[in-house]
Amino acid sequence: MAPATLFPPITPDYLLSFQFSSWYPKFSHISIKSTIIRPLDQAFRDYLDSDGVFVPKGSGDLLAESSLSDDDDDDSDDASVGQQFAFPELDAHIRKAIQDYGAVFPKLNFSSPKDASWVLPASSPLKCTAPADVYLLLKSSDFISHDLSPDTVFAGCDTGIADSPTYELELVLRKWYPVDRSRELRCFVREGSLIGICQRDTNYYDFMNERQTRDTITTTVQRFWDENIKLKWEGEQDYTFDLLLTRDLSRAHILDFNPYALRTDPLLFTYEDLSSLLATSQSAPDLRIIDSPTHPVAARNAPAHQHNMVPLEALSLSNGRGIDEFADLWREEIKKSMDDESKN
Ligand SMILES: Nc1ncnc2c1ncn2[C@@H]1O[C@H](COP(=O)(O)OP(=O)(O)OP(=O)(O)O)[C@@H](O)[C@H]1O
Repeated sequence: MAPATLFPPITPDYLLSFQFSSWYPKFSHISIKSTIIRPLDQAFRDYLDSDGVFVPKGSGDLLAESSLSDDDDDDSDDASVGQQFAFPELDAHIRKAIQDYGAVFPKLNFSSPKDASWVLPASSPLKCTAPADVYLLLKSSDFISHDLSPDTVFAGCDTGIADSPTYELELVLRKWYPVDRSRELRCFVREGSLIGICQRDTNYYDFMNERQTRDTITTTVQRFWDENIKLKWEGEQDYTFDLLLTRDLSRAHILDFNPYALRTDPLLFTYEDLSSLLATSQSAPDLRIIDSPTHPVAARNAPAHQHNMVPLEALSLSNGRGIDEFADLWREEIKKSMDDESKN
């Protein structure tokens, strides 16, 4: 048999099979409860595309703790203000999801604003309890800009994107959980075989390095994939998926699917490693765990995304402050600009 190429052919249809609304309906029973809002108005895209970080009128309090109420907001006359955005319908959808789930974790078709997790308190990353929190995260994130246009979504496709399928932006609101990152895994499937599993977080965890834990993880993931994913995944047989294991490591929930493509971080593997694993066709998937606190990846990445990705625009405000103090200031600045606008 000819050796597999590093990547399968990447086409627009292939990429679209990984957008949230493509896979979630089939796997919702073994994933996190989520609401998909689609279609979205062009104005919402314009808002995300617009410069600066501000929240739409009427979207409520940042972290539900500022003194600015929706009523105060609505009293203002926006005619004199330059570009104003207000999404009362979308706000209502978001409030409903927050009511149903307690709090939400936002995403677009593919990407979450995880690079902006610093704007909300570190104790509950990406936890939104008001529409304004959702908007603030999306506006403070660089990662989500990938999802805004078909040009970036389909960039790097092997086939031309001239006749690519319609791409429609979606907002996904997932029930927020205090996810224990030590139990998150990324798994790799190539040509219909589960070939690799690795820790998703890049910190060292003692318990993950016990022999028995490692065996349990491999067995659980293999069984979970066999029983719940292998025959149900209808797209091409090259994909990656992210799992969150239960506390006792005996079961799992699906967090996400991603393309088997350069844009998906292979974390503790390289795509060359994965190709070699496929070529040697082992009976069990290879499991990679950070095996020491001085592992080069653990040392390089601590803490991953959490508190080290601040946009330049925000950096000018930071002036050497601690990140929590700085995030408070950032929210305060945005609130102030909302106050100023409502006075205009
Ligand atoms: N419902 C949730 N509640 C709280 N935290 C979550 C939730 N879903 C995901 N997370 C956390 O956010 C991180 C990023 O989530 P997710 O995989 O959905 O984002 P992504 O942008 O698709 O990431 P990647 O680009 O690495 O695939 C996860 O690793 C997890 O720690």
